[in-house]
Amino acid sequence: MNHMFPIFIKMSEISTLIVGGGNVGHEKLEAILKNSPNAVVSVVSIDFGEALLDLAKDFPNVTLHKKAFEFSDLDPHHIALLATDDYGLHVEIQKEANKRKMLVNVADTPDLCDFYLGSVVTRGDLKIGISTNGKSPTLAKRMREFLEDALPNETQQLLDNLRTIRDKLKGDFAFKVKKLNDITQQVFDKKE
Ligand SMILES: C[C@@]1(CC(=O)O)c2cc3[nH]c(cc4nc(cc5[nH]c(cc(n2)[C@H]1CCC(=O)O)[C@@](C)(CC(=O)O)[C@@H]5CCC(=O)O)C(CC(=O)O)=C4CCC(=O)O)c(CCC(=O)O)c3CC(=O)O
Ligand SMILES: NC(=O)C1=CN([C@@H]2O[C@H](COP(=O)(O)OP(=O)(O)OC[C@H]3O[C@@H](n4cnc5c(N)ncnc54)[C@H](O)[C@@H]3O)[C@@H](O)[C@H]2O)C=CC1
Repeated sequence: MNHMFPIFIKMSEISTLIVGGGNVGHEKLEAILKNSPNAVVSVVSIDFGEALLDLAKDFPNVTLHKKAFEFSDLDPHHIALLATDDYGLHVEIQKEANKRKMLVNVADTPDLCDFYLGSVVTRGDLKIGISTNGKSPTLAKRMREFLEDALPNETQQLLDNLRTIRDKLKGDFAFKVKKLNDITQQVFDKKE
């Protein structure tokens, strides 16, 4: 069984640190910005790869610090993603960050991670996060592709309509719950 608890984070409300600006640092930054273009992210790295430089230049909320990592770099941040090529450094940073009660993701080292990234299916306001408990990221990717194909194109319209109905419904909470359940039941019945 997968014991992880998925939450959806407002990345503009917290501050994120990425250590290492090579290929993996780029992949992590891309995954964050694809979902949360408003994310507040600092990247600390001795060197930056072209891909990361190219991506970061369009995001004023992403700041790059060209330097070797020091513990004080953790100070302003809530979560950290470690993506250097130095495993020993990752172990040290992870320990210090956990002392500070920060949550950490360590590239290539699931045992040191407090959280994993997942595959993400998005249709407008609908977002589905997928985890395989670290067993097979490739299956997570395939599940994403499968669900992307399977989701109806009208998903956003359905959500907009339901929001309008939700705002207009009068009555107590129990009545609204029943009404919204009835309406959505009809939508899904029609599909069968
Ligand atoms: C534990 C976790 C921690 C974390 O990274 O947060 C982790 C760990 C590792 N990934 C590895 C490899 C690959 N990762 C991918 C892809 C993705 N990996 C992602 C998440 C996660 N990867 C977390 C678990 C998620 C879950 O529970 O399923 C996704 C979902 C999200 C994202 O990264 O944005 C994204 C798909 C996004 C999408 O397309 O939808 C591919 C496939 C590809 O790129 O085509 C490969 C190569 C093939 C293979 O190995 O499967 C390795 C071995 C490295 C090595 O061998 O050296 C480790 C380390 C290990 O397992 O020890
Ligand atoms: N590239 C990939 O797709 C994969 C990489 N990995 C592993 O992930 C790790 C990172 O890989 P890449 O991103 O490709 O490496 P990379 O060499 O492209 O990037 C590492 C980055 O870390 C920075 N760095 C190193 N020491 C630092 C320090 N003390 N302070 C600040 N920055 C520092 C470097 O300047 C560099 O930008 C490696 O251990 C690699 O074996 C694993 C699977 C796939």
